Amino acid sequence: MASVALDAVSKIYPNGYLAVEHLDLQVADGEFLVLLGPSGCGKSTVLRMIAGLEEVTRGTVFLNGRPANDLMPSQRDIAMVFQNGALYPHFSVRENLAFPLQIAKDDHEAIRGKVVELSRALGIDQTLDRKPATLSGGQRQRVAMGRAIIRQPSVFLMDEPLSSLDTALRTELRLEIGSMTRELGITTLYVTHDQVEALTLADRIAVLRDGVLEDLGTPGQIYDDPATAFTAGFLGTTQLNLVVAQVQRCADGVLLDLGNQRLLVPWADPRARPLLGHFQQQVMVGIRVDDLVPTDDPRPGMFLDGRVVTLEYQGSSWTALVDAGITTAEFVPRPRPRPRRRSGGFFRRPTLEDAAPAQEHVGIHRRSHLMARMPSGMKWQRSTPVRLAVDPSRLLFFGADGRRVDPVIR
Ligand SMILES: Nc1ncnc2c1ncn2[C@@H]1O[C@H](COP(=O)(O)OP(=O)(O)OP(=O)(O)O)[C@@H](O)[C@H]1O
Repeated sequence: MASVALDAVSKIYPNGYLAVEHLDLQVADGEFLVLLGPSGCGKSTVLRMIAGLEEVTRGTVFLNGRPANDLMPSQRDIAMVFQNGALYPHFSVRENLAFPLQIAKDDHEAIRGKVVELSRALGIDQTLDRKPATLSGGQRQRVAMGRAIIRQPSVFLMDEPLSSLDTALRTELRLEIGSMTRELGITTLYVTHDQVEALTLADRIAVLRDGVLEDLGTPGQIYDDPATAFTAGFLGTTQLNLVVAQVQRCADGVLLDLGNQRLLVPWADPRARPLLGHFQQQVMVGIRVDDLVPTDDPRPGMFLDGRVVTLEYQGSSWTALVDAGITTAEFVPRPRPRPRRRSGGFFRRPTLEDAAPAQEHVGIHRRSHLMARMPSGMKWQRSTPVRLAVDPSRLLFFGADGRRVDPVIR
């Protein structure tokens, strides 16, 4: 068994920066969990605390059910691969791969056998006698991964291992990482800010934002049923339209009043009742770009009218910015704690109480444009009036705090 658990883990760096806040996370034996989030959200900090490279300020890291905060990195049976997997430059590939086993004082013949077997699995068996400087970036990263897993660690931590590679190599190595870790059944935590890597590799994805766990679920749950507006926006290949609406009601269902236009969520939609809990309040409505396409449908409440402002050719379709005269929503980041000074002028060791209270997603409003998908076969021009179909069952509804108004099932 090789499980990892974080119980209310926080990290405050000595300068007072709260990088991770009260994080609860359980990674099951053999699971592949991806930590996903924008740059600076604390992903690497989480990984480094699990590896024992960074002290835990508060809370407990458990490895195989045992508290591990006080264990040295070497006592944790964990292997880690970084963005630029560092190799010993004066060692050959063979010596680099063999090194962890030599340290563990494995039998000489067994080491030879394992090195050859693993190098074949990683497609680097032709490079065994070369020095790292003569390898391509992809080959070097394969050697780094091989060196990390040759000891068969119980936990494998990967920190953006593909980010320095070109697109073709990333795809190739991503597929190999997926099949290799699953074949070996190694519990893996993988850090990335690339949603494609997260969706393709993960058993489950943990979305981090400003050091706080924003969402946790399978790739399908995170993509189709995001718990927050931030997750919905981060996971879309194109920007998510977020519009501000006031909740009203009529005989047919809940009316979403966008100012100059209205959308209808019929009573038959299970989200109509939870929406009504926000009666006469503002909610944010998430509309994916691919769900906003031209239509002739005249049914009221099922479309938005606007005018094309800008067009971008995408090959199979156009992406258009459409001015529908409605208000879109954006988020401002949470306020971050500042380092504080003591009267003596030294930094004092900060505590969680020093951190400013986390302010939930604050919506700021601006008048802006909707992004829509237009079929490439038609002639679109700037200023063309356009009617965009809106399927209410495809809409996502978020309260002012950015959380879904309807229950999210995980
Ligand atoms: N030693 C440190 N002292 C102070 N602040 C730090 C330290 N290390 C990291 N930070 C800050 O903590 C925050 C989280 O950093 P971390 O490296 O964990 O983020 P990340 O999500 O992995 O980002 P990236 O994807 O850019 O690597 C960042 O704002 C970073 O500047």
